[in-house]
Order: sequence, then structure tokens, then C-alpha cells
Amino acid sequence: MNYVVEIEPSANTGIYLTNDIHEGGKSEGALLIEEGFAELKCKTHTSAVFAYCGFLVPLRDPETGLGLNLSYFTSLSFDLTFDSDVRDTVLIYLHGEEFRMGESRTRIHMQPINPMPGMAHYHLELSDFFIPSWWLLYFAQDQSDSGTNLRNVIGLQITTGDNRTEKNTRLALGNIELKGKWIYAGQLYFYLLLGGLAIVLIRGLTSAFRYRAKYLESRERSAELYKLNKLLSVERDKFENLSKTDPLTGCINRAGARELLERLVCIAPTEGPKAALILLDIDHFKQINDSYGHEEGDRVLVELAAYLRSRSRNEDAVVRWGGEEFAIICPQTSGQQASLLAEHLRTRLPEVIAVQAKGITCSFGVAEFVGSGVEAWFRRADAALYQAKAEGRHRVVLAD
Ligand SMILES: Nc1nc2c(ncn2[C@@H]2O[C@H](COP(=O)(O)OP(=O)(O)OP(=O)(O)O)[C@@H](O)[C@H]2O)c(=O)[nH]1
Repeated sequence: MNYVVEIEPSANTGIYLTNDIHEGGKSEGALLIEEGFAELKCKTHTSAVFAYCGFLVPLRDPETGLGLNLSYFTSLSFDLTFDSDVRDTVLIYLHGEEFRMGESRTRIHMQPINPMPGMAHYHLELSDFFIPSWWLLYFAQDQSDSGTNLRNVIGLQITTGDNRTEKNTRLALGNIELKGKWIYAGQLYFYLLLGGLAIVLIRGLTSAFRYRAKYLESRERSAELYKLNKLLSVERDKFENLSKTDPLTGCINRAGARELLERLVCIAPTEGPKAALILLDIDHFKQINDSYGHEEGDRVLVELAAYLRSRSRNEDAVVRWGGEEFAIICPQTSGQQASLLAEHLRTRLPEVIAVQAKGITCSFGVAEFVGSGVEAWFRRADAALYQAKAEGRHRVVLAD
């Protein structure tokens, strides 16, 4: 992007005449300033000093009041009319004010042009300005002091040139234009680099946020899945338990009992009896159903189951074996001990309210596990029960 400073000669521009009088010369000049141009008529006289006349255009930054920083400027252009008795150059100077070793001085930058007679537009690259050899000779302090410095340019000077004969010259200066860049290439690259880094950073952050959001989403989903699995496993356990529970009485059913018995007989041998099995069957239950109805029969079953559970030990398992038949699995119990428990249950049966009124009795078959498998164990208990029924019911029979 270009930045332009335009100067139109006028009374306000502050253009003034310079000539060699100050250095001891004799050249004469007359300056006329009109709106839009400044005219200089000059008669140069040879003398001991370099003879010249010229314009000096002050350059000031209106905001700071200092000279112009032309470091970022690229060109100087102006309209100039040239008339002279002789062929001559015109010298263009830029005066840079600077401080060195605590002292103020003016660094001169210069570029000659070779004007054609009459009016022409001149365009000069600022990079073509150089420090004249006379300035280096008289003012430069060392080698490092020979470069240009356009950071604080306080004046533009346009003077008659190198032809040292006596001459009459007319110079008319029109519009002056200084063109520059808002930022110079180095800065532009720096800002571009900065912009690039910012884009990379923003992209990185955006990706990081996106990945974090995904991570959080997947974590949330995992948590949901975990909860669902837990729920399913609870439901599965519930169904598994249900499949091993009798829905009417809440006792373990035959499937559950079978699993329990298998586990029991597999336990490593312990001292003393391993287990005993009590089978009990309600006597003439069919008649209960027939007399009081099936629902009342169910109530008897439910209350009897509760009675059996309340009278057996914690480690015993009460099983609804099927229909009106129950089993009690008693770990680490001998046949004798189980018979006593069965006897106890038989005699206390009237405690069951639903049973008492109907004069219900039960028959019991008891068998201790003797080490020849669950089926054989069960058959022995069943045979004892059959015997109890056959011998008149309402009794306990212990298998051999
Ligand atoms: N209310 C009810 N009755 C059942 C249930 N399961 C089986 N029963 C009944 O139990 C009775 C069993 O009758 P039987 O096998 O003849 O035996 P019993 O009448 O008890 O005679 P004994 O066992 O020889 O003393 C049948 O009438 C079945 O309908 C049940 O869940 N509820």
C-alpha cells in the first residue's frame, strides 16, 4: 500500500533561496513564489567557493514537527523547468538531521539530474541517493559513518549544477511528490510470518478443542455404556435368580437346588457329615385343593414355605421341589440331626395358621449324603419319604 506526501509550492510551503553567499561566494539569486510553483533566477559567479543558487524546501512531519522519516519511501518526483545559457546538471539534495556523539549535524544525500531545456517531470529513486564525497571528506568520522540515513529528513534542496562557468539559469519548481510504503518489506515479511504463526496457532488450538470435545463425548459415551452394562448385568442376575426361584413361595426351585447340591458335593471333604437332605410332602393335599379351592391351597403352600424357612438354620436352603413337595438341604449335617429337625418341623406344623384349621400334616424322608452322587442321594431321600407315606403319613423316615 502506497503512502504519498505531496508538496505544492506556495507562500505557506516556506521555500527559500540558498546560494554560495554564505560560504563566501558571489552568486546572485531571486526567488519568486506563486501559487503552484516557485521560480528561481540565478546568476552564478565564479569564486573561491563552489558557485550555486537553489531552492530549499523544508520537510516536516505535521504531527511530530520533526523531519520526515523517508526510510520507507521509495521515490521523489517533481516538475521542473530548466533554462540556462549553458548545459548544466541540476543537483538534488536531501538533508538528514541526526545526532552523533551528542551533537546535531546534517547528513547530505545527493543525486544529480541532467535536465533538458524546458519543463519536464523527474522521477528519482530514493535508493539512488548517495553521500557526496565532499561530505565524507569533511564530516564523516569513520568508515561506518558513510551510509545514508533518511530517518529524519528536514529539507529538499534543488540547486544549479556542476558547470562552473558564469551562467544565467532559471529554475521553476512545480509539484513535489514523495511516495512510500506503509510498511517496508522486512516488516511485511515479519507481519506475514506472525500472521502465519497465528493461523497455525489458531488451527492447533481449534484441533485441540475439537479433539478434547471428541474425547469428552467418547468418555461420556463410555460412562453411559458402562452404566447400561451394569444395568444389564443387574437385570441378567435378576433373571438368573428368577429362573432359580419359585414365584409362588420365593423358595429356591428345583433348578436352583440342583446347582446347590452339585456345588455342595464337590466341596473338598471335611471332617464329619457333609450334608443331609430332608424331603417333605403335604399329606392329601389334593383334598385341600378340592375342599377349599386352589387359591386357598396356594396360601397353604406360601405359609408352609415361610414356616420352613423360619425354622431352619441360616445355612440351610429351603427348596420347593415341585407341587406340594419341599426339600431342605442342610450342609454339614448328619442324617440323625436332620431327622431331629424334620421331627421338630412335623410336630410344630400346627403353628402355621392356614395349616392348623385344616388339620394338615406332612410326611418327611431324610437321607445323609454318603458319597455316591446327587441322584443316588436324592433317590434315597425320596424312598424314605415314600416309606413315610406308605407307613401312614405324618411321620419322619431316615434312610439307611
Ligand atoms: N394349590 C396348589 N395345588 C397344587 C400346586 N401344585 C400341585 N398341587 C396339587 O397338589 C396335589 C397333589 O396331589 P397328589 O399328588 O395326589 O398327592 P396328595 O393329594 O398330596 O396325596 P399324598 O401325597 O399321597 O398324600 C394335586 O391336586 C395338585 O393339583 C400348586 O402350586 N398350588
